[in-house]
Formats: sequence, C-alpha cells, structure tokens
Amino acid sequence: MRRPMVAGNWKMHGTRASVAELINGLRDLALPSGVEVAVFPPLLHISQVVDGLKGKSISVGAQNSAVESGQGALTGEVSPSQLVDAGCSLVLVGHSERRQLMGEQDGVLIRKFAAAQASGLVPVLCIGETLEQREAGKTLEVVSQQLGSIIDELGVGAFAKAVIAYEPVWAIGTGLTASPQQAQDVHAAIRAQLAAENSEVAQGVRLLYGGSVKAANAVELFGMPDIDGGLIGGASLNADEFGAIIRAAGN
Ligand SMILES: O=C[C@H](O)COP(=O)(O)O
Repeated sequence: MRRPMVAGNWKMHGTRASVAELINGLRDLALPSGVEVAVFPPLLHISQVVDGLKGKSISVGAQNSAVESGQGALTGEVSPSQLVDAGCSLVLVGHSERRQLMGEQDGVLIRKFAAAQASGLVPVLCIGETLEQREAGKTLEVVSQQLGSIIDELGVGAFAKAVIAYEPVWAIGTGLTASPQQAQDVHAAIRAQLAAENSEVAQGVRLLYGGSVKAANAVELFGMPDIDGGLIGGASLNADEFGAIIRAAGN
C-alpha cells in the first residue's frame, strides 16, 4: 500500500511576509494522517519554513540542488548536504522549468539525483512531455527516455528511495489538466517500465501527477490506481486550497 503524497512547489513566489502568512495557514490545517505532505519553498525561505513548521508533519524540500553532494567551489550552488543541514528531506530533480529554461539535460540530472541520494535527500524526479511531443504521439517515448536515463546510470534500485512526478509540460500553469485517464495511462506506463526491471520497486514508488491540479479536479485524479498524489504549483500558494487537495488524497 503506497502512502499518498501531496507536495507544494512554490516556485519563485513569496516574500518573508507572504511566506509567514502561508506558514500560518498551513499550521492551521488539519492534516489526514494517511497523507505525506511536503512543501518546496524558494531556497531563500527554506530556513523560515523549516522553523515555522516545527512540530507540524509537513516535510520541507528544495526546488533544486547542486551536482556535488558535499561542499566546494561551486559559486551560486547549494549542495544536498547543505540542504539536509537546513532541515530539508526532499529535492526536486528535473522540473520542466529547469529542463527548458536552464537547459538541464540528462547528464546533469543524473548527477543531481545521485548527489541528492548520497546526502540522504529523497529526489522527486519530474518528467513529462511538451504539447508538441504529445501531439506527435511521442508522450510515452519521451517519458520513458527521461526515466530510463536515470535507471540506466543508477539502476532501478535508486527508485526504492525516490518519488516520480509526471508533469505534462502543457498542463503546467496553463489551467489545462490532463484528464484522469490521460494521466493514469502515463503513470501505468512509468510503473510498467520500472516493473520490467524490479516489480517490488515499481509497486512501492509513489507516482505524483502535476499540472494545474486544484481542489476541484484532485479527487478524480487521485482516484486513479497509479496516481499516488500530486505535485502542486499555483494552488499550493493558498493554504485552504492546498488543504482541500491534501484531503482529496486522503479519501
Ligand atoms: O511543480 C508543479 C507543477 O509545475 C505544476 O504547477 P501548476 O500546478 O501551477 O500547474
């Protein structure tokens, strides 16, 4: 039985004041015990969030981390071990905004994934196709290649301590959501790809859906057999809406 997870990716949003307000809203939420909840604030606000959520069962993660796990001469980067030291337990790897806007490709993402695990962080690997790729009928090929690059290099066992988020790029921040069946089809293919190598890992790994998830569509999405929760962008900036999405995962 996989424990559902609902994670909020705050992206590049927030000031110290708005983050304080969001923390208060999150503290007021009654969280269902069966759901793991996490937030990914901007790096600058991680300490504030870790301190503000003390005693509340919400994990804190980073949106990105360095390719090296320790410390060193890497100007502008923050390493997984520094994130652990700051109170993080998770990190996003390969969000489409970083793949597309920062040019992050497989080689770098493999190193980030490995460095995160070496420091004890749980990587949340984000994969998904663009609209052009979906329209060309290449969705499963693209997703399989993105996942396969990590499996080939680090082995399927790496997913015993990782989470995967399927986020179709065309659904991110657009208000367009993959239908529950569209999302389920891709999730099933992801699980089958893992199962071809190791069925125990495949059955245990949480597969989150991301892309315009709201309280209004979460119940249906999370009701699909291979969707184990969500990675929420815009809707996670409102504690009440985020709380309603969390409850949808607890149903
Ligand atoms: O990481 C979160 C995803 O990019 C989804 O963002 P969104 O819920 O604003 O569409």
